[in-house]
Amino acid sequence: MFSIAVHGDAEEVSRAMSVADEALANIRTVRAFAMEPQEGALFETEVKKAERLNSVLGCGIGIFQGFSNLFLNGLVLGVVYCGGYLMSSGTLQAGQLMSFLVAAQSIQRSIATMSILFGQAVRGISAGGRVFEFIKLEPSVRLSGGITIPYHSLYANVEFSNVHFSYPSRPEQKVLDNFSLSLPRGKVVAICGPSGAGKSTVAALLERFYDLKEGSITIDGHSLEKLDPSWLRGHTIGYINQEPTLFATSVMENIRYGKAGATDVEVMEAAVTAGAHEFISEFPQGYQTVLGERGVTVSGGQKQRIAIARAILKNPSILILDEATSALDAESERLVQASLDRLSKGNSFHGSLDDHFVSLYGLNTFLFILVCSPVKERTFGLHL
Ligand SMILES: Nc1ncnc2c1ncn2[C@@H]1O[C@H](COP(=O)(O)OP(=O)(O)OP(=O)(O)O)[C@@H](O)[C@H]1O
Repeated sequence: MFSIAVHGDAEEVSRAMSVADEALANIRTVRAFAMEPQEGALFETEVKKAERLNSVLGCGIGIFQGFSNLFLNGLVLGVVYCGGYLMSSGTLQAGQLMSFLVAAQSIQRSIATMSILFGQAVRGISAGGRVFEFIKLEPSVRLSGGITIPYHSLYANVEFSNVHFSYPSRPEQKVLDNFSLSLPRGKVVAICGPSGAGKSTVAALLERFYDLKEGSITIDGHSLEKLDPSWLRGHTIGYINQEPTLFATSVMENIRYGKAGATDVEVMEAAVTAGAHEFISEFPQGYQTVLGERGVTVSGGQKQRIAIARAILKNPSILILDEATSALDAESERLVQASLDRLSKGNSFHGSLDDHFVSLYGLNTFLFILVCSPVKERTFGLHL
């Protein structure tokens, strides 16, 4: 009963907090749809559930402490009563009774402290239960460990073979069904298709955010599962997703996220290449401007340019742009298109390894994967 209340309470509190967190993170959408009362009501419902469970928990602790206090005080009272009776019959001296009383009170105080400690422990477990649940969680895909391909021998040939994939949270929906695809080195590959077709899923699988149950993905013949994920994500693959995430720190640090230890000059060079330098310089604090939580203080297009600058700084061997230019204006997109045109003309690479570098943004990128909608497919004129 206690255990149910403790776990239920922790879950309800976390549910109420996630409702509040979601509403605050999407405050503009809430405002735009005048949903403040509904969000408030939803939060209140969740808080009430947590309050009810908290009351059960509080009552449980109260009853336990009440009974234990009753028992302990009864113990002292029993000593006084029995001692008084024995004194009246002359069997016990007053001094002896006092000794008994002092000993009984010491026991009473010790056990009372344990009872208070028990109450505090229950409250602590309730508050920290969720934290411990997350601490105990083992990632299904380990974060590091495995083989790495030395840079000089990395060819970046990617192969998807007979991949079947469903998201763990929705196992009944087959997102990829016997999917095979060869992404040869030195190519600009556009993965285009209707919304929900599974384009971003292909990118997520290449980043090894999920493991496969059927089929295989290889880079230069090495199964993704044998490769070191930290090498893969940290050095080899650059991924800019549809909604790039920025952190509530300075623009400088947000771009430097692509390469820890990059100098300010390197960061600025990357920003210039990504077409972000101009608007960053117009901010009153320039590169030291602190972006709000999740980058709320910059526009969608500015966010994307900062994310592109971050990827440029990382200089990955395989670069995936998952509709990463969707929020750019026509002029900026034209510049990206020009780079892609250059690439698509010269994407058959021969000769020494050095000649194989794809020169988009001046990167040493071997393979460039562009995830796009059918509209963009026409714009870029690129096909699988
Ligand atoms: N984390 C997830 N858990 C469960 N299902 C998901 C998850 N992410 C995506 N899906 C589902 O997988 C399918 C493919 O999604 P995906 O994001 O790969 O599509 P997409 O082709 O990139 O679409 P879009 O062009 O709209 O971004 C969709 O039906 C989607 O609902």
